[in-house]
Amino acid sequence: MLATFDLQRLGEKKDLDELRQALKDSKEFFAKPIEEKILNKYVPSTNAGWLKIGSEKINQKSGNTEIKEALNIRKDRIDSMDSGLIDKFIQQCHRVCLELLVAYAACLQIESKDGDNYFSNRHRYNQPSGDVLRSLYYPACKQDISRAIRADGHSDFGSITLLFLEKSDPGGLEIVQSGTKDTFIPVNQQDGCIIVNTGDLIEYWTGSSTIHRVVIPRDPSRPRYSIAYFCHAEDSTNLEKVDSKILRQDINVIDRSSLSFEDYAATKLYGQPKTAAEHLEMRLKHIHSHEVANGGLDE
Ligand SMILES: O=C(O)CCC(=O)C(=O)O
Ligand SMILES: [Fe+2]
Repeated sequence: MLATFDLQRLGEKKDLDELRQALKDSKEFFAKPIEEKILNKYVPSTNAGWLKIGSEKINQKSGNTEIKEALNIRKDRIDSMDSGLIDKFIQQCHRVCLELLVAYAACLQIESKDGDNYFSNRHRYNQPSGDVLRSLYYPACKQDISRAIRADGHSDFGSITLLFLEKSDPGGLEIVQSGTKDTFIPVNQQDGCIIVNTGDLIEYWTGSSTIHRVVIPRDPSRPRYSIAYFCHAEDSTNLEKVDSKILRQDINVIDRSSLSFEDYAATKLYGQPKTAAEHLEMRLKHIHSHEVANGGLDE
């Protein structure tokens, strides 16, 4: 599933102002010299900090290089990067995710004592979870480099993702078209909208998630900035299929097992995860496995 929500209509003006400020702050961070950014270097055990180009390979099988930098900030702030504004932004994102999760459970008519709160009861703000706010910067490319991509095809690791883009976004975000296995179509991006993706945890629970990627736009000289809030279930949450009246009737569920995306390969390599925390650990190990193999990932 993928949806877009218009903050201009749903939110308050200050929400939009805060979003623009967050995008501006993020731009300033990436413009800093490497020596400064490295002070907040990515730490694998916390999944927080700054990742330079090439640190991640979201699809280990593809020969593509991902031209992107990222800064991960955790909901629980064990990363100790300081900013009051970020804390507030994270809280707002989490609140939006909870509302979406309630709507999602209601649409699925889940048969459980939790009812429409089935998902939200497993995403309590103060419980340990892998939630991360991630700023992304895709630098301009001088020319169209072969085998380069901004973000390779993938599903996100959590339950749902909120994606925020700049007004001047150069485009490039694509999703797999509903009803197909690997036909990518461009996402219509609009200023002031939140793009919502469903991730791996929703896939475990319902059998479906959004595969997406970011390609280099027609004009590769235009950089791209985005902010993603990856909402995760509480660490101990089980990954069992939900009992849903709607899903029982759904004959359109696509078998993704033949897709070459790394979650399946990773499952074979690391064993079947049983909880949200185990799933995240598996995915993170896998996207950094090329660095470990090269001896490049240090704590
Ligand atoms: O930058 C974007 O638009 C998407 C980023 C993304 O898909 C991700 O970081 O998981
Ligand atoms: Fe993503």
